[in-house]
Amino acid sequence: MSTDPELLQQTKSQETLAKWQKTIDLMARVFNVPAGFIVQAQEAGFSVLVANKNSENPYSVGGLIPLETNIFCKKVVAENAALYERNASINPEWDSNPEVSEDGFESYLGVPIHWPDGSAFGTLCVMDFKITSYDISMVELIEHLRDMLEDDLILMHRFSKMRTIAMLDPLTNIYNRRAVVTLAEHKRDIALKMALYFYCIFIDLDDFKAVNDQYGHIIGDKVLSSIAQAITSVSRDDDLAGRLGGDEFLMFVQGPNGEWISELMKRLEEQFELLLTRNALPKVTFSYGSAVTDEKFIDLEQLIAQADKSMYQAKTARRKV
Ligand SMILES: Nc1nc2c(ncn2[C@@H]2O[C@H](COP(=O)(O)OP(=O)(O)OP(=O)(O)O)[C@@H](O)[C@H]2O)c(=O)[nH]1
Repeated sequence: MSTDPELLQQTKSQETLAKWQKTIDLMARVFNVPAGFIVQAQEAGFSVLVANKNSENPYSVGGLIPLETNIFCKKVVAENAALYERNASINPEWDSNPEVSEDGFESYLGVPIHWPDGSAFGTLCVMDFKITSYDISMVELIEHLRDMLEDDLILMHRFSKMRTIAMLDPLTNIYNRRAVVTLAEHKRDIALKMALYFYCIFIDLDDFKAVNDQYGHIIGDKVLSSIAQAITSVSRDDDLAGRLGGDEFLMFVQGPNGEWISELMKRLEEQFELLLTRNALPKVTFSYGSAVTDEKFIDLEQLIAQADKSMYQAKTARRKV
């Protein structure tokens, strides 16, 4: 689940973060401590994801504490176990802990938080400048809050998975029509702001029905997957690609006005041919057409229809040859 930190960047997660903020503020008040945190363990170190709002709390959200720093949370994550330190200044283990030696914390109670797959997410903890003696119900409380945070992570994970499923075409694993058109609107707005041309390229396989009829649907499916793979491999990070349905695909690309679209399609042709040969699939060609948008002509459905028309003309011209 190491890719899941990106979940927290998503819109839905902003609501979760607001809820977590309330939890941490309340937790610090119930424990009557100056500092309460959700700390996230990352590859490069630890960072505060949520901190209670209290003028006595020296640590705020953000920053990165390097992995080698001897902080309490490091031990919780490393040992995947709760830690309760009542009186840290008399324990030599914490002599090099800046939370103790520099900032004067005495008490720490923290529990590990896990991603849905059980890997380390970070810690939930409270810290006090005074020596403490929490009873068992306080430990149970922090564990219970942790369980609730983990439930939120499970929900976020499921939501993200379902959203991905809803956006992808199951056969080719590239965006489906609804997703590619929705995402293209945003790309188009950015392209126009940057005074770039925003192109829609309509790609349609030639005589694909005959491939199905002659070789069967399984081979037909493999050909569709190959064109999707070829489209993905010639796409740059800024480009968008999706399957419109059947044997029709769309690419949305931005750039200067010019000949580069035909060069891009030449590369696509080569890549597609290569994949078909490599996978012992029948030779299949495609036709394409493009349309470009500007400030006056911005409707995406119109743009797609225009690119479709231009593809159809190219296909007809190809047949006459
Ligand atoms: N294997 C497979 N075939 C599909 C899928 N979706 C649509 N098709 C087939 O794709 C074919 C598309 O046929 P047409 O729209 O007539 O296009 P074409 O044969 O490529 O003809 P032109 O576009 O005029 O060159 C149909 O036979 C559909 O049954 C799919 O998911 N898998």
